[in-house]
Amino acid sequence: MTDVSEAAITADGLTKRYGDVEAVDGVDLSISSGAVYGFLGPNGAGKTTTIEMLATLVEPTAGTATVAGHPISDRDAIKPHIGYLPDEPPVYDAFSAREQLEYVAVLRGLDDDRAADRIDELLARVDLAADADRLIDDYSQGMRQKVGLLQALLHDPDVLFLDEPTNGLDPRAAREVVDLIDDLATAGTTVFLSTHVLPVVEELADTVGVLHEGRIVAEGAPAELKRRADDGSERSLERAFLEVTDESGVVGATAAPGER
Ligand SMILES: Nc1ncnc2c1ncn2[C@@H]1O[C@H](COP(=O)(O)OP(=O)(O)OP(=O)(O)O)[C@@H](O)[C@H]1O
Repeated sequence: MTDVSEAAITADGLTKRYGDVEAVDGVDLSISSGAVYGFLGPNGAGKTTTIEMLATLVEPTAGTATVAGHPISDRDAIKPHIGYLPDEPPVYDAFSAREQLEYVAVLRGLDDDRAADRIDELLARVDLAADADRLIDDYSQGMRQKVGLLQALLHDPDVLFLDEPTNGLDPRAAREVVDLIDDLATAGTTVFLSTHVLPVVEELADTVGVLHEGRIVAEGAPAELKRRADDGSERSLERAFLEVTDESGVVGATAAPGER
């Protein structure tokens, strides 16, 4: 059994079926408070569905989970403790970034003055201060993504679920976001980070879980996963990922680009 008191996120046999599709198939998790958990997996592996269940947006077909010490069946108890950046950030095109964040601050019941200061600070942090009063409709995808991230962390949640946070970001913007996530983790936020960008996982994650066809097929520290795909030479996380999610089932059958 998992010790819920020390874990920010636990899951026990978490399962979601959509008709005949087993989107998530018996996932177990135990993620310590303050850890960054890198969640990897091929397209369609069930990552978003797992996050949606943990963020109390989708009900599991079977299994249980807790987030911030509360069962995911208790949405009202969990909601104040979590932030969620979905793969398509829910922002209103007719708002400016500042208005969007002020709106979320009201929904979250944040104190007006403190929220205004925090909004200014966060906008500056991701280089959006100069564009803060332009309509989101005129924003690039990367700028929208940044607003989505800021609204997910505005209330300083204990647990942050991020689905592809660097999606659409240029290298400089991606660096700002990665550094921001790193700072949040250093300050004690638990981060559940789903991404296809392996260097980001390698830089940020304490533990990596690889989901394949709804099941966790490998889990461990990034260095440990790299060692597991080992033949005695230095191997990349990409190689480990390709091996544990290899459709052929033959370990070592898939080479990283440039290795053939
Ligand atoms: N609302 C839904 N109705 C029916 N099937 C769904 C639904 N949501 C997800 N699925 C199916 O569940 C499986 C897992 O999807 P999910 O979006 O969780 O994967 P993912 O790992 O996040 O993929 P990606 O990396 O492409 O975003 C897929 O086969 C998908 O088609």
